[in-house]
Amino acid sequence: MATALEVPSEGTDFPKMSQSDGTVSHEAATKLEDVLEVEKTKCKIELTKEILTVHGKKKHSRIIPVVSILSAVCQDEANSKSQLTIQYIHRAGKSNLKISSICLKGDTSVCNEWERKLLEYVKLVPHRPQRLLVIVNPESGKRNGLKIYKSKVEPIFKLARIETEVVVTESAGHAEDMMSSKDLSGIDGLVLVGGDGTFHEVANGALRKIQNDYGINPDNPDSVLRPLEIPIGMIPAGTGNGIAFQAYSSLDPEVAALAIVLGQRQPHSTFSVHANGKLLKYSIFQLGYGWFGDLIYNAETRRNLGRARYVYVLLNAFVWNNQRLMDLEIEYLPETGPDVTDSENKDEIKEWQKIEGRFIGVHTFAQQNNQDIIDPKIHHSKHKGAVIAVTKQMSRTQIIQLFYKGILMNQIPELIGPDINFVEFLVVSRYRVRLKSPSNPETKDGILERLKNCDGEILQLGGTEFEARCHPGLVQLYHCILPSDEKGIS
Ligand SMILES: Nc1ncnc2c1ncn2[C@@H]1O[C@H](COP(=O)(O)OP(=O)(O)OP(=O)(O)O)[C@@H](O)[C@H]1O
Repeated sequence: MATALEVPSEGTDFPKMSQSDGTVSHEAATKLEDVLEVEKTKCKIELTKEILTVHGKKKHSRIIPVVSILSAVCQDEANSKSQLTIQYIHRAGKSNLKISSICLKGDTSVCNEWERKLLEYVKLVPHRPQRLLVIVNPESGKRNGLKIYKSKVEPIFKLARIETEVVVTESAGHAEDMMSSKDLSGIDGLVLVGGDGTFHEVANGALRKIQNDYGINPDNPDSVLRPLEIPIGMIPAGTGNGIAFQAYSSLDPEVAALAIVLGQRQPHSTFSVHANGKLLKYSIFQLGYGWFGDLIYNAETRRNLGRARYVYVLLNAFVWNNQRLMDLEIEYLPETGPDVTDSENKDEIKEWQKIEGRFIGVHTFAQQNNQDIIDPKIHHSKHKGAVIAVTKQMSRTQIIQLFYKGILMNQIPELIGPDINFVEFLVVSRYRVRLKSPSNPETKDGILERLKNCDGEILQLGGTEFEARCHPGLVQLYHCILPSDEKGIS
C-alpha cells in the first residue's frame, strides 16, 4: 500500500504551513474532525492546514501532508450519501512521483464540507501554482509535444485545478520573441513542453523582458541583473532533455507535471554571455567553447538522426579523436563564496587571474545554487560561483571518463581526482576567453572557433572573444527533491 508518508516534509523545501518561529499557527492547529467510511469501515478523519490524517487499521490509515494533495472530488451517491475521492502525490522509488487515492464515504453534506475545506487548504499552500503559462514546441524531439501535453500533463493540471494559458509555437524563435514582451502578471509559473532548446528560448525571452522592465542594461556585464520572479518548469518532450533530467532525475512527463503541481523550486545560476559589447544570450544549463561547441555543431548537422545524433557525435569524437588545440587566454574572477570558513581563503581579494595555454576547450557546468560547489579546497562552502573546466587534449579513455562520469551523468565531483589531471577546474564568478591566433572565418576551423554550445544550441559569437558572467539565482526551476539530494538542500 502506498502511503503519503513517503513524501518528505522535513529537511527539504517542501512548502510548510508553520510560522517562521517554528510554531504552528492557531488556525493551523484548529482541526476539522469527522467519522467517515473507508472501504465500509468507519474511520476517524482529521484535517489541519498541514495534515490530513485517516485513523484506522493499517490498510486504511494515512497521514497525507496537505502540500501533496492533488485533488478532492465529491460525488453524490444514493440516499444523501456521497463519496469523497482524495488524490495525493507520493514518492515511489528513487526518481518517481506517483498518484494514489483514498475514497471516503459519508453524508453528502459532510463530504461536501470536507471537499470545500481540503480545496481551501490546498490553495493556501505556499508556491503551489494556480495559473501557468504553458509553451508547447510541437517540433521538439519526436514531434509529439502536443500529444504529451494533452495526454499526460493537462489532465494532471486539471485535477490540480490549475488554470492554464497554452501557446503552441509556430516557428523557431517564437517562444523567445513572445516571452520578451509577454506580461506575466498573475502567472505563477512558466511551463514549457519541449527540449533544452525550448527551455533556453523561454528563459532568454523572460530574462530579457524583466531586465527591460526594470531599465537594466543587459549588454553591460557589470549590470546587476533582476532575477525572474516565477519559476520555469520543463516537461521533457525533446531529444536530449538534459535540463528536465537535472531537475527531476526523471524523463517522465507525468513526474515533471506532478513536481510542478507541488511547486518545489530551486534557484539556479545563469550565465550572461557577452561579445563585442553586447549580450548574446543567457545560458542556464551549459556553456561550451572549443571541443564542447564542436560537438553540438556536429550534432546539429545530423538532426535527421534524432536522439541518435548525440551518440553519433560522441562516437565520432571517440573514434577519430582529432581534437583541435587552441591557443587560449582565459581571464577569470575567482569566486570564493560568502561562507568560506577556511581562513586561508577568507581574506582573499578577488582579482582577475589569467591562464594561458593550448587547450581543446572551456566548459561551464550547470549550477544549482543551494548545492555545495565542487572544489576540493573549499568543498563544504555554499558557493555562489560556477565551475568552469579548462580541458587539455584527452586520450580516448579520458573522453569516456569525461562524458560518462562527468557531463552526461552530472556527477562532476567524481571527476575530481588524480586521474582527471587533463581538466583544470576553476570556480569563477566571471571569465573571459580570447583565442590568440584565429583561423580564417571561411574555413571549418574558423567557423567552429566563432561559436559556442549554449544550453545545447549553437550560439554564434561573431568573433573569437567572449565574456561570461555568473548570476546566482537568476532563474528558479521547478524540480523534485529526491531523498539522496536532501542533505544538499538548505
Ligand atoms: N513550431 C516550430 N517549428 C519549427 N521549429 C521550432 C518550432 N518551435 C520551436 N522550434 C525550434 O525547435 C528547436 C528544437 O527544439 P528543442 O530543443 O526543444 O527540441 P530538441 O532539439 O528535440 O531537444 P533537445 O534540445 O533537448 O535535444 C528549438 O531551437 C526551437 O527554436
